[in-house]
Amino acid sequence: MAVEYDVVVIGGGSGGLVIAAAAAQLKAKVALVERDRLGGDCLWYGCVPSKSLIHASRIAYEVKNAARFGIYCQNLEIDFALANGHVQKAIAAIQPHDSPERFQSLGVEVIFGAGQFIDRQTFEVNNRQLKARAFACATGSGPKIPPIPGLKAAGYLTNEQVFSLKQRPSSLAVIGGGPIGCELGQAFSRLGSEVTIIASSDHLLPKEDPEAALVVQQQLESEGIRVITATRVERVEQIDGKKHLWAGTQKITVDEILVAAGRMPNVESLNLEAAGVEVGERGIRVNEKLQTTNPRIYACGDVIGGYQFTHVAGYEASVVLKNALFFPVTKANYRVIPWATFTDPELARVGLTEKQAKERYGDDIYVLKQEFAGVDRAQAEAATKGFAKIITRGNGEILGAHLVGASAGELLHEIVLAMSNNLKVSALSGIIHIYPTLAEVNSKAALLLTKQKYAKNQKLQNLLLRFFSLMRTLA
Ligand SMILES: Cc1cc2nc3c(=O)[nH]c(=O)nc-3n(C[C@H](O)[C@H](O)[C@H](O)COP(=O)(O)OP(=O)(O)OC[C@H]3O[C@@H](n4cnc5c(N)ncnc54)[C@H](O)[C@@H]3O)c2cc1C
Ligand SMILES: NC(=O)c1ccc[n+]([C@@H]2O[C@H](COP(=O)([O-])OP(=O)(O)OC[C@H]3O[C@@H](n4cnc5c(N)ncnc54)[C@H](O)[C@@H]3O)[C@@H](O)[C@H]2O)c1
Repeated sequence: MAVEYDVVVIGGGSGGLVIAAAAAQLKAKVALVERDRLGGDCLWYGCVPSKSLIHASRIAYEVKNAARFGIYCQNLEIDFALANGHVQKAIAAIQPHDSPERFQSLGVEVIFGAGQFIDRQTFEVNNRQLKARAFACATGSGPKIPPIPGLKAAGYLTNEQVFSLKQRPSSLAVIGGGPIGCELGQAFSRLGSEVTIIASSDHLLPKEDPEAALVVQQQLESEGIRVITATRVERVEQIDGKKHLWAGTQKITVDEILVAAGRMPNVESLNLEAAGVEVGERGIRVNEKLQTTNPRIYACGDVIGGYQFTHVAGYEASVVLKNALFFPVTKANYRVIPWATFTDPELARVGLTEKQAKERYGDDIYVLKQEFAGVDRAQAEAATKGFAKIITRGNGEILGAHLVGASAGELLHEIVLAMSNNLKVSALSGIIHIYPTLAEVNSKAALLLTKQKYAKNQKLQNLLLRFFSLMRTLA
């Protein structure tokens, strides 16, 4: 039976928009179904607003701490509404790229409405039945709300409300010490809120290299943020307009609570059962080709519960695009996935941690660690906190890298390029880096493999000793 569409995309966020735009430009017949606004979490409640608020808060911090450079700013005043105004301006500037008009002009049929599957090949929305050669589910995720007694009654914010606040909360408790908790906790603290972060893990940012995460944690604490780790909030109560949180032996009293305790896949209203699509604990189950348990239906982005980043949703969308429109032969390759947490200092990572590398390669690993303090540009900018840690095998193969420090998210990319192209770590030390730049942290770290190997190689050292002594006698 002939169908109307080549692909019906469900969800117009980071993943879905890539599929819809590219498929239409390839001349496929595409419908894009969105229940809310095009742009997804990243534009409205995620990357864009958080990075904009972080920028405003960083300026507040720099101004407040400028005295160390002999620059004095008395009576620092922060207009929270204006700082948040910058957030809204950034969203407004980016939004046209994700607008329905742009997608319609590309040839995408944009349908607003929350639909559902009614059988294995039909998606129903606004009383229309859409049949397609393939479907792509890119419905993203929403905040996971832990079942803490009293939390719902007391009220709380998530990433979906926090960027619309008109007034700064004087005090804020953040439940969760992952990237959202750390990025927003630091931003609100720098904009003048008294912040407490309560994390169930032993240290903040538990998915990161522990030593790198500690640098971020120490910075947050040094700025006056109260960090409570290895603790869960057990109960919340609202009394006289204040919210009280009981966590372990502590009682925390605040004006507002921000829940940043992980994500839940948006699958509830799709009636996936009718389409034969299975959902696991983390999200929609997919194979390496990103096909669900119904091979006509693909899924990508946060809803599959893998690496929950905009750039990964975009990458997965490109895999779905090829498989859904042409022949399903392309497999997603997660060997080199970078990401960064945009705290100050930033923490960026690609590849394996030291622990994972040891588990996989035993003693054949080298840890090349270069402090930012040893980089002249970092000294010039008083940005000496942090380090670059590159993990390699003895043959120079790069297994992973963890950068914590100024602009770490930018600096990681040359290592990402090297890893993606199977270049050895010597490729990083072998190219000339501009002096003085922060990027020298990478070349200096890379050079440590040669230095460490040389330090271990007594035979070579003795040989060179004899060689130079001979050369001096012959001169
Ligand atoms: C506070 C915060 C900060 C972040 N910062 C970063 C960052 O700096 N860098 C980074 O890489 N990632 C960041 N992320 C993660 C990033 O936002 C997500 O990984 C990314 O948006 C996932 O893209 P997606 O396409 O899977 O989902 P989304 O972009 O969220 O798109 C899903 C779309 O589907 C729609 N939808 C849902 N259900 C239905 C339905 N039933 N029918 C129709 N439409 C539906 C939604 O309305 C939405 O438009 C951040 C996330 C948060 C919460
Ligand atoms: N810069 C970025 O790229 C960026 C920024 C923000 C978010 N994100 C994405 O969004 C995802 C979600 O971020 P997140 O910070 O919500 O989730 P997360 O899952 O990474 O971290 C949540 C943390 O909350 C803790 N937690 C859970 N329940 C708790 C409780 N009851 N009490 C105390 N702590 C509790 C967990 O131990 C966990 O460490 C991230 O994993 C990431 O993929 C990316």
